[in-house]
Amino acid sequence: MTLEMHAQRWGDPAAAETLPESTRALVEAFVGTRPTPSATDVALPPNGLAAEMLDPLRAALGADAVLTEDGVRRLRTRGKSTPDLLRARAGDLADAPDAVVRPGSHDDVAIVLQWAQEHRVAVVPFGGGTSVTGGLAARREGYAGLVSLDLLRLDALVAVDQESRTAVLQAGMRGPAAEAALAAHGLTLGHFPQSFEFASIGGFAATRSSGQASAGFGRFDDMVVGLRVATPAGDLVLGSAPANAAGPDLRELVLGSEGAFGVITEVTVRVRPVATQKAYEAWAFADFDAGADAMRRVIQAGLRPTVLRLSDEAETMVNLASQTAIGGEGVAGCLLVVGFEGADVAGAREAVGAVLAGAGGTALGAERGEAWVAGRFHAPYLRDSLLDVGVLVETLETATFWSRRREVYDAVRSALQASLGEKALVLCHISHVYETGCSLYFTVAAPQADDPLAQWWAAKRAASDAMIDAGATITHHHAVGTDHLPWLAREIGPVGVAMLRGVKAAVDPLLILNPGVLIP
Ligand SMILES: Cc1cc2nc3c(=O)[nH]c(=O)nc-3n(C[C@H](O)[C@H](O)[C@H](O)COP(=O)(O)OP(=O)(O)OC[C@H]3O[C@@H](n4cnc5c(N)ncnc54)[C@H](O)[C@@H]3O)c2cc1C
Repeated sequence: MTLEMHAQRWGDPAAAETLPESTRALVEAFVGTRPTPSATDVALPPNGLAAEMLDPLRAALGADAVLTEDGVRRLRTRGKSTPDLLRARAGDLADAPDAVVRPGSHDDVAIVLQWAQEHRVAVVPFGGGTSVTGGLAARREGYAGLVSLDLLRLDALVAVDQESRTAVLQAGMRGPAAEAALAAHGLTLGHFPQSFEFASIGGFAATRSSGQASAGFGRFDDMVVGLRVATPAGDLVLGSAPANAAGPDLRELVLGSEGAFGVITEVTVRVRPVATQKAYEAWAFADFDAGADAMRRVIQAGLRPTVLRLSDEAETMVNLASQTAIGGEGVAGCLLVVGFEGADVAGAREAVGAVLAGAGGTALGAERGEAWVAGRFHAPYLRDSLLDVGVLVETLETATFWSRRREVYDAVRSALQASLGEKALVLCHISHVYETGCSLYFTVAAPQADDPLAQWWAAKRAASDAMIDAGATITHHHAVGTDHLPWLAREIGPVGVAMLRGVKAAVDPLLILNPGVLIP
């Protein structure tokens, strides 16, 4: 059975924790704390869809596949951004779907889309529910109702082609289930975003996700070979060859389409043999510029360590302070974690190490690299513990070219600090690198104001304006959702907007899919 996340927090409800004492002391020193409990026993808005309207769906999919119980609707309300959590904690469930529909096949999905067109019902595809950009909070005005199209029953490994190194995965498979099924064939996908434990294969494709091992394995969109999609206008099956010149690559229109163009039901992915060797290590650099320059040199030398993750001075300070080794080893500056997986880890370490040392890095050994691996899925639980004590924590991200990295970093950092005030901690890391540039991923922690939502939106607006003004992207891997929509038109221009609207009109003429998400 699929593990359900806590309705008001991240992750496994059994793993919810209070703020660890060591972290509490640190937070007291920098930000301050005060109890901010969540609302309990919150009633949902009534289901607005008449029972007769759902009868045809029950008849076609089975009664178990159409659910209107409050408990299920609550778990399909919005995603897991900090604003989503703040609303859930405050008892605001206004975006709850009227019903949750669980198709068991591609054909079931097609039936739901036809039904939704006939009855003018908005449909929100739901993968793992880990969206951080409001991608699951579609607009419902103008519709007879809104259903969450929950893909959790589409959870099978459909086929493996060992010779071509591809596998076909159903869209609702969560990260761990997909890795376990592939491991039984000696294979791995190698996509490990921080949301890995709950996010789904279809969600990765629909948002163009990028995982922690992107330096070596690439982004999720790089791994996609083929797609099966149910659209309101009919089926779309793409990817009949590893590459082709048959016009523009329509797979690119589906990747990142956030449920607005169709429902992805199967994804064919590139896979690779499970690594026989793994090693993680850390390096220190004098400052963020020196560390970023070293990463650039590694990647431009054609080297591909599996993980490359550089924290700026502030994030390095917080990471080290939260471990037992506070200042113990005299590490100043910035911490770089490097991971290697494959058949010749020793050779890769030597080659990458030579570049890092040549760029002024100091090798720190394995301990901190391994500590990062051990704790890499833990931070989202800590966010909840911090929200419990009145600390606003949220992340945002962008990407730019190497030559503009410093300018974009300074602009976004200053915008966040100015908006959130002097007591706010603004941290940054680089963990996705390309020959031409990199992403910048910011985390903020600030004392919660009386209206933390308004406080965050003001900071988010300032940071987003700074990104676009500096010529960077509004998102490197979190996607557009509803939250980034105001900036998308500035990034892609009026012709880009017209192209998106044209595709939408072709595949979803009655605009039932995810209204208000992605399309300006
Ligand atoms: C704590 C945390 C850490 C995160 N870390 C990362 C990270 O390291 N890297 C990263 O890239 N992202 C990260 N994210 C963001 C999020 O996990 C990704 O966007 C992920 O790809 C979403 O997958 P999902 O299955 O949860 O999709 P959902 O949240 O269910 O949906 C996301 C969007 O895609 C649509 N959608 C979902 N499934 C389908 C489908 N089958 N067909 C069509 N549309 C669909 C939805 O309607 C929605 O608009 C993180 C989020 C959280 C909360």
